[in-house]
Amino acid sequence: MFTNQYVGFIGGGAIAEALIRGILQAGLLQPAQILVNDVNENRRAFLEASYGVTAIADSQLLAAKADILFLTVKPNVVEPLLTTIAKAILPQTIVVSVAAGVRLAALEEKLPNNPIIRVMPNTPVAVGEGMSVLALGSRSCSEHGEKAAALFNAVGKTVMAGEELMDAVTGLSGSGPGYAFVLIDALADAGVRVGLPRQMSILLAAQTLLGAAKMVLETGEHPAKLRDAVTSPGGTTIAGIHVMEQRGVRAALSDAVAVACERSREMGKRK
Ligand SMILES: NC(=O)C1=CN([C@@H]2O[C@H](COP(=O)(O)OP(=O)(O)OC[C@H]3O[C@@H](n4cnc5c(N)ncnc54)[C@H](O)[C@@H]3O)[C@@H](O)[C@H]2O)C=CC1
Ligand SMILES: O=C(O)[C@@H]1CCC=N1
Repeated sequence: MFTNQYVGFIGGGAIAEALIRGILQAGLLQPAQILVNDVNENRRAFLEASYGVTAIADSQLLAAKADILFLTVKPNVVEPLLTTIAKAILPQTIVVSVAAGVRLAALEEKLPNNPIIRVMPNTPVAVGEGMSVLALGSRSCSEHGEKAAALFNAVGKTVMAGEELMDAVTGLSGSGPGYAFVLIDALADAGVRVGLPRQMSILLAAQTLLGAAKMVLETGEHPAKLRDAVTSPGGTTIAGIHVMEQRGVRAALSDAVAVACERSREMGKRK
C-alpha cells in the first residue's frame, strides 16, 4: 500500500517521534520513506540520527514531496503553516492533522484541494499500543481513510468517528497517557511508602495497570464485573476501593477528562 510512497511530518516533536518510532518498529515503512521537517535544527538532526529518516529544512519542499503529509505542529502553528505550504503541496497528497482542537473546516479552507483527515492519536503509538480516532474530511473518500487507518492500525487500535466526538476523544485517549503515568507514579510511590524498593514498585504498578487493561479488552467484560472478582468479601481490595471512593478518585478522573475536552473545544474556537 505504501510502496514508493513518502510520508512527511511537519513538526518533529513528541507525537511525530512516537509515530515514527511505532511505524518503523511495525515495519510498515522504510526509514528512507519518512521525511521530517522541524524549525528546530537540533530536532531535525536528532530524528535523522536516531531513526535514519530524512530531515528537510524547508517545509514547502517537504510538502511537495510527501504522498501523505502529517501536520504534527502545535495547534496554533497549523494555520500559518498551511498558508506557507498551500502552493507547494500536490492536490492528491493526503493531509493528516493530529492537532488538538483544529477543525476540519479550518484545514479545508486553507488547503482547498487536498483530502484531509483529522486524527487524535496518543503517545503509546511509539510501542504499538496507541489509540487513534480518525475523522474524515469532506474531500476524503474511503480509500484515503483506509490508507490513513493502515498507518495508525500498525501502531495500535483505530476507530473511525464523526468530528463532533474529537474533543471528547482528546480529553480521554489523547491526553489519557498523561493521566495513566500520574496513576502509575502515584501507585509506585504508594508501594515505596509500604516498603517496596522503587524499581520493583514501578514494575508492579505498570504491569498491574497493563494486565487490568488487557483483561478488559480481551474478555469484553464490564470493568465493574472484573473489579468484583478482585474484591473478596471483607478483604483487602474492598478496603482500598472504599478509600478511593471516599477521596473522590472517580470524580477527579471525570473532571480531568471533562476539563481537557473543554480545553480542546476552546482551542478549536481560537482564530
Ligand atoms: N503529545 C501528544 O501526546 C499528542 C499531541 N497531539 C498534537 O500533536 C501536535 C504536536 O504536539 P507535540 O508533539 O506534543 O508538541 P511538541 O512541542 O513536542 O512538537 C512540536 C514541534 O513542532 C516544531 N515546530 C514549531 N513550529 C514549527 C513550524 N512552523 N514548522 C515546523 N516545525 C515547527 C517544534 O520545534 C516542535 O519540535 C499538537 O497539535 C498536539 O495537539 C495529538 C495527540 C497526542
Ligand atoms: O496536551 C495536548 O494538548 C496534546 C493533545 C492530546 C495530548 N497532548
